[in-house]
Amino acid sequence: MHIVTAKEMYEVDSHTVQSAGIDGKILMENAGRAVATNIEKRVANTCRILIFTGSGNNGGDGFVIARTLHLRGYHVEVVSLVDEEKINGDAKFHYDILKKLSVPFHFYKSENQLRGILVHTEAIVDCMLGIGVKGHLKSPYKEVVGQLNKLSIYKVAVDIPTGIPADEGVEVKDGLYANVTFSIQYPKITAFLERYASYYGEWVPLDIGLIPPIKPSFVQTWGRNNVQATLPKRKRFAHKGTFGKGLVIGGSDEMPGSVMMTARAALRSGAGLITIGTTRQNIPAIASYVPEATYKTVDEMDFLSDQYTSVAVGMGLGRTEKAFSLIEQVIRQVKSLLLLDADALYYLKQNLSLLKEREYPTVLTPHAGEMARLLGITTERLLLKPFTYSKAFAKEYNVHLVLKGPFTIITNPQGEQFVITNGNVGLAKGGSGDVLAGILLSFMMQGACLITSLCNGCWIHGASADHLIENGRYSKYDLLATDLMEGIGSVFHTFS
Ligand SMILES: NC(=O)C1=CN([C@@H]2O[C@H](COP(=O)(O)OP(=O)(O)OC[C@H]3O[C@@H](n4cnc5c(N)ncnc54)[C@H](O)[C@@H]3O)[C@@H](O)[C@H]2O)[C@H](O)CC1
Ligand SMILES: [K+]
Repeated sequence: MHIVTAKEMYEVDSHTVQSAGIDGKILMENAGRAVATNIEKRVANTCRILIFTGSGNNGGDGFVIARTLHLRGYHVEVVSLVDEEKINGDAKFHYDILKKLSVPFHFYKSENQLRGILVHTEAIVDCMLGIGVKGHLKSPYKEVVGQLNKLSIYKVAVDIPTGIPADEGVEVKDGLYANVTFSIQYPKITAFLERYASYYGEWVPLDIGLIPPIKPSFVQTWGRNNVQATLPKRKRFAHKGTFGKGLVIGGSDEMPGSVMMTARAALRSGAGLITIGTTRQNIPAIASYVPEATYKTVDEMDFLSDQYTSVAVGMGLGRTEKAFSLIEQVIRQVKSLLLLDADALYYLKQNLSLLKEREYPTVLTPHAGEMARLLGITTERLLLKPFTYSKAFAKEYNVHLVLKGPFTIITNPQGEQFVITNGNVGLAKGGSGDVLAGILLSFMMQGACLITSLCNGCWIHGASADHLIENGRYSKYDLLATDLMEGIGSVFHTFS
């Protein structure tokens, strides 16, 4: 599914109106009706609904919703935050129709007046502002949003919760906290930012018949259907070599665990052969957890000479001079797909130019803190516009970037972007990144298209955590990274 900025949304709108010739009033009718139909599924027709409208087309959607719900037997009332003369364009067209019906209509005057109107209200619909919002909310929007946020009644936002910008990079203080947001055609970028996602509540895209340009280059979500369509198939006559030969380099005497989890997760997610490159002292401990792997000690000078389909480096490697020189050697010498994680990302900060020298694809898997450090900015700044920073970085350094978080953003060197929305807070624990690195390595070994492999790997990782919790196997408190191995199998099972 596509995700859009305000500019992209207005472009689709004008393409639909100007090139395809569909009148804006029809689009507004479609939007209002689609929202009304979905409100019917959630709010009983015995409920009193108050619809708040503003000066723009978001308000116009509200007039259509009011008419539709009224005609379907709901008790609806409308509160306009602007005077009649400020309502114009397509919104005015629908306002004039609404006026002919017996729907109680109020023009907002004061907090007291609104308190009176709200007395018997059981649900509100927010059509005050949509993607046309600029900067901080002005009066009376700010006051009304503040008053509504204090109420615990059911709140439906149309397109975007009032006050929240469509685009990343904008800092605002006030916004309506909705229970559900019905996004007109496409969800907007801020629904995927940690900072703003909670204002949206649940988000549901509603098709209103917009016609996008031929090949839109929008960000897309990656979900179960995408995985289903692209998951590498296991052919009956395949052998272990069919599924690639992978190398995981990591682990130190102090941190043996990470590399174990990466290797095991890779094998659990379909890798054919995995070799672990680690310190000699680590091998006996790791081998008891991953007996399926083969081992090399990183002190042997020629351990990189074998050909591997894909290599992952960095987990639990440490930040010693010896570890750094090993990482450099790997980045320079590995002639296949290479994934850099954890301590390899730490090393990269001072050595980013090495990435530009690589002739084979490179994947970086930072979390927000690691990415901010690579960019030399604060995490807060990164999280204000993670899509923009990711795209610029991936293009500049010619890498595939997996920016891990509650919304994982995957970007390729051409700037194509996908976002993964599954997973849960149980993953916020040491080791879950190591498991992800293993799943990604495995998919890199098996898949043809790299960005598809990365998207599938991230989705399987999140789905494993969701599966374990939804089925009561673990909770968001006690879930451990090693438990994910069990989840991976269960998720694969749902595709067979
Ligand atoms: N094809 C489509 O995309 C469709 C979208 N629809 C709906 O239309 C809105 C976008 O409409 P637009 O008129 O461009 O913007 P808004 O309704 O969000 O309001 C603009 C309005 O708000 C005032 N304003 C701006 N910033 C502030 C502020 N900080 N405080 C107070 N007031 C502010 C500004 O002066 C303008 O008057 C979209 O979201 C959809 O809901 C169509 O209905 C269907 C087709
Ligand atoms: K709104």
